[in-house]
Amino acid sequence: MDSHPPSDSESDSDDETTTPQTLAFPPVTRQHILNCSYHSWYPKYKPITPKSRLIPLTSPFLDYLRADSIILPDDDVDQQQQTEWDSDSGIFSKDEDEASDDDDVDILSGWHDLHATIGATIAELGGKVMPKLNWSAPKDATWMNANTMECRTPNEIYLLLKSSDFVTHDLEHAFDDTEALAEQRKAEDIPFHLVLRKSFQMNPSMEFRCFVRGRKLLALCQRDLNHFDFLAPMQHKLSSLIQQFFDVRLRDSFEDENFVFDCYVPAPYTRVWLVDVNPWAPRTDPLLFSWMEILGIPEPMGGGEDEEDLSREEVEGEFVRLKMADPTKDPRVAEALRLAREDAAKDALLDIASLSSMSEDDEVEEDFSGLPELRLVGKNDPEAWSFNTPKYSAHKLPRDVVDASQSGEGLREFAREWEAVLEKRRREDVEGGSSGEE
Ligand SMILES: Nc1ncnc2c1ncn2[C@@H]1O[C@H](COP(=O)(O)OP(=O)(O)OP(=O)(O)O)[C@@H](O)[C@H]1O
Ligand SMILES: [Mg+2]
Repeated sequence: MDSHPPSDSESDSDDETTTPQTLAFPPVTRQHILNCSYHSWYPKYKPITPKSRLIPLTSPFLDYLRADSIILPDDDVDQQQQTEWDSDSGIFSKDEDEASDDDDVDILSGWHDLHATIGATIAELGGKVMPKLNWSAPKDATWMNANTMECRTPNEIYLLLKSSDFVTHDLEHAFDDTEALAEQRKAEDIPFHLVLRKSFQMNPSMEFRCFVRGRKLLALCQRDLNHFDFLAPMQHKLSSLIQQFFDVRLRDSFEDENFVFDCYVPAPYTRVWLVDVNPWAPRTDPLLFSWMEILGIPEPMGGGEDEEDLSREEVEGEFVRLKMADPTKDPRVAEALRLAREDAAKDALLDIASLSSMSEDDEVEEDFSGLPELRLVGKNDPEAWSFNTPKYSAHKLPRDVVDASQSGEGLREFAREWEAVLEKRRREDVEGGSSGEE
């Protein structure tokens, strides 16, 4: 779930001096929020979702996640790292007393089995996973983990989850802003799950957020806020592909009429994966749109029976085939893709400029009328100026802590260091508060 602070576009919409209207959302129900939880939709959409595992969470683990302190359980690997690293005189040096304090406490009390299951699941998924809770991934806490959400050990997962405000939102505020009565908003009834997704190299330019109202795909946009030259010539083909995917896979089967889904189009751009489902609510970031704009989009035409039957014929195996010409059949595109693939390091920034030479004839042959708008980041859009800078600047931290997080010196030591910073801040807050200073 998007638990970020309101996006700029939302704040703009709230500003009554510039935008006099109010956001006309239908009431957000508790059930809608639950329907968007990974554990609710994943079983149904498993064949079209990247490989994931759901681990039900127990109260002792949830208590651990909710606790302020960031103490990580000991494990053999970390113990080894600690021993190796203690021989240096780095910033994580700790004295004997400190060590024995931590080691006396059984952090895993009540969730030894869960810890083991998490470790085994990481191994089952190939050793690298992307974690999230029911709605949110810890995207705001990646500085804790060498700037990635990819985790190889349970401790890396705990550190990310415990450091993320987005995850805290799942734990404490999932039903905020719903029409549920106060007593129905309690988190106790939520079947919390840890979602572990097998990590794979995703090309950020091919991730899209799609807005569905009244079971119609209204509009879609890039998820990554960088400009990619090669997307514009593919724009219609992509929205047609995603429209077909939606018609066949989601339109009639998702519980609610209104929702926002995220999808991924892997090369060679003939199929679509479902990545996430988000609530039709202000808490979901509309990215390149504003909610005001989306709520104002008129009902699109189409979506009749014939169209549905046609689309269903296109289902092949576990994904939807592109009905139109495969862009990779164009030798120039194929060559660009081959070159791009040769250098895996370039994957995330595929500069397949020759895609822009995709034949104009394709555009003429195919009828793209009636497709929803796929909005892209333009070359000169302000969004594109933040190329490669951290997105969640609110979470910027002292330099030494960030360096420590990336040093690979051992997570438990890093957690201790971070704990010390938090403690210092708490003390300063108390002192500042008692002296009446800001
Ligand atoms: N299996 C995977 N392998 C690699 N990266 C992944 C995988 N699944 C998701 N990601 C990356 O993680 C990002 C965040 O995932 P996800 O959309 O589930 O988080 P979220 O918290 O729901 O985000 P939002 O708040 O925008 O809805 C995705 O945009 C994608 O870049
Ligand atoms: Mg989401």
